[in-house]
Amino acid sequence: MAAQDVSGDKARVAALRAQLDRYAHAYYVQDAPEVPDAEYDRLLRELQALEAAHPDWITPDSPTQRVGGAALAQFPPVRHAVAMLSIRTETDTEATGAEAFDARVRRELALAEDAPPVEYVCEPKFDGLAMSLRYEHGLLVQAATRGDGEVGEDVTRNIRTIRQIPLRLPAAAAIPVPPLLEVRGEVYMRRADFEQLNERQRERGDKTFVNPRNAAAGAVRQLDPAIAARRPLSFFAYGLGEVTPPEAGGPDFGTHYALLQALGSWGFPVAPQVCIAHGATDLVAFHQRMGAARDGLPYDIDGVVYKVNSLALQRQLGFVTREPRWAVAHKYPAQEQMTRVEAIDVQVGRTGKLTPVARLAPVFVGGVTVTNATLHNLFELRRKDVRVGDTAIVRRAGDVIPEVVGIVAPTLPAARGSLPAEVALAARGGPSPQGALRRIPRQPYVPNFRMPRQCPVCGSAVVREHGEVNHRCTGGLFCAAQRKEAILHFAARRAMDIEGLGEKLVDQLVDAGIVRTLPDLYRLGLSSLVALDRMAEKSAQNVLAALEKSKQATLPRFLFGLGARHVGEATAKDLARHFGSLDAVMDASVEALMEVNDVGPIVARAIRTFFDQPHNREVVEQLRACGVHWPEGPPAPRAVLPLAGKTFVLTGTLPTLSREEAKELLEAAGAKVAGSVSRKTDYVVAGEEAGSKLAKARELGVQVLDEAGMQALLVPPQR
Ligand SMILES: NC(=O)c1ccc[n+]([C@@H]2O[C@H](COP(=O)([O-])OP(=O)(O)OC[C@H]3O[C@@H](n4cnc5c(N)ncnc54)[C@H](O)[C@@H]3O)[C@@H](O)[C@H]2O)c1
Ligand SMILES: [Zn+2]
Repeated sequence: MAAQDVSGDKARVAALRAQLDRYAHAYYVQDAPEVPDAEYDRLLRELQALEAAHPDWITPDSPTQRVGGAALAQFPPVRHAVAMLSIRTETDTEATGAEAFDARVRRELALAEDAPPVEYVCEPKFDGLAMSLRYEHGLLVQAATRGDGEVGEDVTRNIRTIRQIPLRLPAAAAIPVPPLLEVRGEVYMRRADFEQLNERQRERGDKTFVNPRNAAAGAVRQLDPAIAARRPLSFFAYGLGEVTPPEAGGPDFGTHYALLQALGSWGFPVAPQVCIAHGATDLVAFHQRMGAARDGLPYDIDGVVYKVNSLALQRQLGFVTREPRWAVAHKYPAQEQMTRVEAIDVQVGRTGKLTPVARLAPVFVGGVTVTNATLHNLFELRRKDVRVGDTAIVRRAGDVIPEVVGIVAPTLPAARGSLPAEVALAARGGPSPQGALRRIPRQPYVPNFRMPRQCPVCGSAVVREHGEVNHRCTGGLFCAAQRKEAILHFAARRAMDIEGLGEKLVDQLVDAGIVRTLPDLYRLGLSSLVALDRMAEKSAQNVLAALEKSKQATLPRFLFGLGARHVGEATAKDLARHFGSLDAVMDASVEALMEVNDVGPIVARAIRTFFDQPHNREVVEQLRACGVHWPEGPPAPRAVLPLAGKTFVLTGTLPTLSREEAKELLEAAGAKVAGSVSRKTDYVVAGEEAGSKLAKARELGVQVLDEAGMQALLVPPQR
């Protein structure tokens, strides 16, 4: 080997170790991975290969020799009586992974060629974090994380909040519970719970979690058990730690399978997929079966685990540094990968929500090739600081649409001889001491993405309501993206009640381009309906009859059917009663709308915006032209508010009411409350320590009231 190569390799080993240490710290200690597992595994394999070529370079602190990460000082340390190890990983997706393992086991057990197949137990490999639960005389006394395998963290208080973990084991079980029992298993978060948690975080504008494993690890290491309790966690048991030995009256299981069954009988959840396999062929079949089931499972698995079933054979096989020889994890394609963000577009959903979507360089993730991933909303995009040209981490798990969960922060130095990183380093003042990794500081956020003001599909105005994170298209009646939803809503039983116009028919009509907007429904002819797939003449006639019948509508049903945001059945009724006619509703100002029962500023503005869209109004006109009609009436008589048209100014401290309460009372009585006194002011309400406003009122001759005087005015005039 040339001297140069050796020194280059040595430098690469050092660089890899530094990088892996940093990633492991972020992953195990901070519960905030910087890169996808696939990337970590790739670098680890590179290091393993280099160390295999130069065994004398291996140090005990190399990432290849260690398990997990350091324990956090915030939790009391727990020394494991039986170390918590890792599992050797096979990444081959073909049969080779299982065959290599089986061959190794047979070789190490020195089995003859014609010896019968080895018996294994197959289990899913849950993607959560390992937990050791210690029971003394049937009571849970301690729960500990794996930590570095030797010393973990005492997280008992948090683990007690997990409902699936028994706090007390049955006293009279068929297999008696040994006086000392350590159960090992995986704490994880179900996908639905994870999605819900992230949805909640998103709505609040809080940081979301990268994946369920991460959310679970974060919850377990919460310092506040109350917060941990709100993060729904689950548990699967898969093994034992320290146990009362058979000599001292403890159980003698014989096989791993029997052990799992005992755990199940004591009340621990055990994976329902667990099964016994004979030889490599069975292992391959299990791998395939679980692979096919993977997307449909309610939780993430990143592979399967094969374990030699006989505990005597397990003892014979023993351990290498960080993993047992009798078990192997056989992985599936990763659910997170890195790829480049080529562009950021906007998609309009069925209900009008605008979603920023990252267009990606094609990447194989979660078993499929992904080219688009959601960024959810503008605020999440900004929080994750995703920009065109970035390397993004994309996650695709189960049926959930692929999403960008974060970006990979640029680090230095990237790889041996990678010029751009070195150039960047030089530009910032040369390499850091010891060649340690440093982050390239990002330019402050320059919004290179903006939400469009007009819907990219229909051109209607885009709005975001106060307190909302989502932007929406307001052209609900016209927008092609919202067509199906608009028609279904219009036809719904509580709206126009058009029987027979269900999801399937709407799909057909819209997909064939026969119906684009609501009025097209009333232009349908028998021939176009009958031409549709699986549409008999009789049912076509029924649909036409239902459409004809729906023309005789009521104003509340029609208003509700238009599907303006926030206009539910009750609001539609209130609007109809208050205004009497559709035109009066369509032309009402925000203020006028707010006079309607239960209509606040957000609802009023949404209605106003909806009818401000020329396309929406056109659709309404066309519907009327098609013969849709309803009885109209005069507007309801306005309730006489005692202070309608009067302007008040509040000053000083009132004896019983706060400023805010007084304002509310006055407004409810129809008054306006202004901030400063002018000639237009009708009354000034003055309390203790009233200052310049009171003086101004006196100067202008405005009537001044105390709180009692104001209260008297709130009572409606007697008739
Ligand atoms: N993204 C990153 O930056 C980063 C950093 C470090 C590690 N990692 C990832 O962590 C993993 C390696 O960590 P590891 O050493 O914890 O190994 P591992 O998670 O791959 O395997 C060992 C663990 O598997 C779990 N397990 C799940 N189901 C099991 C079952 N049925 N039987 C027994 N054990 C079961 C246990 O918790 C056990 O501790 C890799 O996937 C790696 O990519 C990622
Ligand atoms: Zn639109």
